[in-house]
Amino acid sequence: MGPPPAVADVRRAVRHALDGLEPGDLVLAACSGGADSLALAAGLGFVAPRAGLRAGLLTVDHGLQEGSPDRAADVVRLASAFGLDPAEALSVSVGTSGGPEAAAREARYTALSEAAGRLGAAAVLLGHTRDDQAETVLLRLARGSGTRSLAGMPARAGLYRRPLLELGRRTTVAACAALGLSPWDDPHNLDPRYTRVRVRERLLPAFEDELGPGVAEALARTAALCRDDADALDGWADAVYARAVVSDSALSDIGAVAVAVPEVEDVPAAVRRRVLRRAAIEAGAPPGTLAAFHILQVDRLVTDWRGQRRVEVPGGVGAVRRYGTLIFARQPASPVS
Ligand SMILES: Nc1ncnc2c1ncn2[C@@H]1O[C@H](COP(=O)(O)OP(=O)(O)OP(=O)(O)O)[C@@H](O)[C@H]1O
Repeated sequence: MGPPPAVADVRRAVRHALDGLEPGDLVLAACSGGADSLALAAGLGFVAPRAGLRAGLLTVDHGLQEGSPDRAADVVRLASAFGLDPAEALSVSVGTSGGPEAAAREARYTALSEAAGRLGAAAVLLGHTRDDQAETVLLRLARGSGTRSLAGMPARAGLYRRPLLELGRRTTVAACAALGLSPWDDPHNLDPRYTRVRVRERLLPAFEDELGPGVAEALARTAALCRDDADALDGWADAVYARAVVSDSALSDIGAVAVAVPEVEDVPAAVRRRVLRRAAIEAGAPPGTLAAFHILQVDRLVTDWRGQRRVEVPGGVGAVRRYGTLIFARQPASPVS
């Protein structure tokens, strides 16, 4: 008799996510103790030795909740039951910048990346599911995002992989139950002060009630379609960027980027905005805070610049139109002759 269907689904997804790794490589599961990452860790423990890989586990103790060190210790203990070694609990101190959720996430990713580097890991697996993806897409839709952002979380990005992105949370819960595991219920996951909790607990169920089941799958499909579109447009924008950026040592010495307007004014808006976004980032605008509406404003300096010559974007970067050139710089740029 084979394993229960949910356990088989998780194992299959993990096996697929390990494609491309070399025999003997170390793979780490990032595990909070919740159902998603617990099912993931159990799946990795089963699959890795059969794929000739070494596997371990990392759990982060944010120190924000009572009993969190005990929970981290429990997760580490479970790791050995799954055959995961090394298994480490990482304690982090969480700042406050950008709000508690964002600060905890940043501290967590820093700690995971540092530990992965120290242990020589080839990949770190995260337990995001299709439901997380649907919540992300809905949140971003409500903010007016473009296709890249609506593409949601990627299945792979650098060191990180998300094997469960095509499985529903129901599957991870069922897999834990079938394996006799008791996942930890993060009290934050029910706290309606968090936007994501309201999306999960109120909005998505209301969508399903009104529009029928399958909304989470549909949103995840939209994300996948947007990813393909965004990849194609990014490739096009790379080629335009290479032509449009003016090389000028005086500008590059101060970290400024100049874009030749004639090279971008006649390309499709979706491509042009990508070029402008990249120029703003190269000049120092932080990608995470650079929103679609900032780029729309900058775009007006290309398409319709009468009246306005300067637009501010995050990171103290300004875009200034000077005749046929658009200059992105932290300081007000000096005129180009
Ligand atoms: N305390 C933790 N220790 C280790 N890994 C964690 C921890 N918390 C979350 N993770 C990893 O991150 C995944 C996503 O968790 P969660 O949805 O709570 O985080 P998030 O803040 O939404 O993450 P992201 O910033 O990646 O969207 C988990 O499945 C797990 O792999």
